Amino acid sequence: MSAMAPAALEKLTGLVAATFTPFTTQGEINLSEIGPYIDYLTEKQGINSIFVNGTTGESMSLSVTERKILAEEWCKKAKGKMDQVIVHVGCMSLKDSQELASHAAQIGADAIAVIAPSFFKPSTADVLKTFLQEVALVAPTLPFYYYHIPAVTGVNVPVRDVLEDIEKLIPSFRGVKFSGSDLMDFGQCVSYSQPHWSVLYGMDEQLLAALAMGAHGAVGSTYNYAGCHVNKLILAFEKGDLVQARTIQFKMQELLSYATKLGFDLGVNKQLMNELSGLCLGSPRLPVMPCPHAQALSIAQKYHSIFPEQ
Ligand SMILES: CC(=O)N[C@@H]([C@@H](O)[C@H](O)[C@H](O)CO)[C@@H](O)CC(=O)C(=O)O
Repeated sequence: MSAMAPAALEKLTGLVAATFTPFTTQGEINLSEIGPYIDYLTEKQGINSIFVNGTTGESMSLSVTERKILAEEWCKKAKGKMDQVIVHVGCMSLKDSQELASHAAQIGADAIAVIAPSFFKPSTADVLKTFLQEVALVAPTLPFYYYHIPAVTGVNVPVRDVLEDIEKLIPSFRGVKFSGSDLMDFGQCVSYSQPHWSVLYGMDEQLLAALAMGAHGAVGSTYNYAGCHVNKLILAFEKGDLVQARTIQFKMQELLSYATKLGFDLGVNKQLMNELSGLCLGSPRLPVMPCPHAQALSIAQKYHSIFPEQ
């Protein structure tokens, strides 16, 4: 390994919560909720790693300055409490992504992740890899993850093609956050992955299928409030208790299908988190609309009926 290689962190495994960004009632970022949020995740949900400023964190609706302030606060408050803080630094502009990547290195983030730019979309795996490389180059000591979420970005380059020889371009490459439904592509990523990579799954409703395919862990929004249950799903899977693992996965599916029928989007998800956690994370920022209280309450009631034990 070169002198610039990332420090040997524990391989990222298990559940990672994709955090919501706390806002005040005036719509400004609210740093005072970050400490209690981290305590809630570790103490009530058994979550020890977080993915900040991602989709759930409304990164694309935040300014670069806000993203830096948030990333710094997440890292500061997670110190000594969380295993890893992965800061998503992807932007439409390469320059902004580079600025955030180099900032993440300065503030002691454990890793960075980059989504494909989606206004001007990379047309091939090679173009996408070049974009990712240019970002990774400014933070060569940080483990680097590619963040694939085709339903949001519209960039559907097979991830397996992105992985081909990627360490020649990005020596700090450490894995993928795969938030897509194509389990064949996902399986091929796992099959090609190197022992020091983490291939993480990001569609919470079908995690069990991804575990069967060899997922090393998962990143998702629902682990903010259902991590304690999904941790049991993973444990059951690891023990070979597929009946128990399926029971929990089916409960998560029942919850999400109920929520979807009521119109589940990021605004609803955030309000559900407020209801279930007691934290004050506020409403989302436009263009995501706030959720009517009754809607989130109904989903929270469904959650409690599905998971009466908590
Ligand atoms: C489109 C979307 O928001 N997907 C979520 C899922 O956790 C999703 O909320 C869940 O599977 C329910 O549909 C994550 O993949 C997003 C994520 O990890 C992130 O916020 O970066």
